[in-house]
Amino acid sequence: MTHILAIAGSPSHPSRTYALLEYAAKFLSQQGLQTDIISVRDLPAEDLVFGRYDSPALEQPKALLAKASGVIISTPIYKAAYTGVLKAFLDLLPQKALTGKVILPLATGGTIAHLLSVEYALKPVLAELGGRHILSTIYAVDKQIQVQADGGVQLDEEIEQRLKDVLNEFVQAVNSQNVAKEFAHAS
Ligand SMILES: Cc1cc2nc3c(=O)[nH]c(=O)nc-3n(C[C@H](O)[C@H](O)[C@H](O)COP(=O)(O)O)c2cc1C
Repeated sequence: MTHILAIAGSPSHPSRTYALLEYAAKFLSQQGLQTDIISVRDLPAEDLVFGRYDSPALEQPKALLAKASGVIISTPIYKAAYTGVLKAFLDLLPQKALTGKVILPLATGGTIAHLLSVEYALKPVLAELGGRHILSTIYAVDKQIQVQADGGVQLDEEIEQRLKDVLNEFVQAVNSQNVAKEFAHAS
């Protein structure tokens, strides 16, 4: 079974970016990929603030990351960048934690004006963590996403189509990478 890790970077609940990850997880499970979602909200705030690399609470996220073939990382835009709490979490990961993984960034913002925030702020951090295969970002504005009372999400047609397209691309990339790895092991 191919494993995917989805990292939710919003400190809020309910959360549009979390709802996007749930949508993605459901989509991927229909394609035979198992997705675990972790949220920065669920990590002890003190461990994040004090930079406790050895926090026991990080063991499970690190293990899930290590076995994941692909990573979806979602963040709301805060002050023209990704959230501070997401950075606090990324800072605690091993140096090249994203090496060899396909990465899909998702972001939401109140305004389209910060469309490029992921490109100039988040992507360099993902690259520093070893991420080389980073797919095009899906950026949605708040009015394109309605989070419903039951936690489900209603997406505007255009953003839903773009999300499905990039998720299909993600599945293909993850599957071809796995085939390449198996081939390398066999030879
Ligand atoms: C502290 C804070 C700062 C924000 N800064 C921006 C910003 O700079 N640009 C923007 O487009 N939206 C900004 N927003 C709006 C959020 O990015 C937007 O509502 C997002 O969809 C929230 O995602 P979430 O529901 O997953 O937390 C900000 C929201 C908060 C709470």
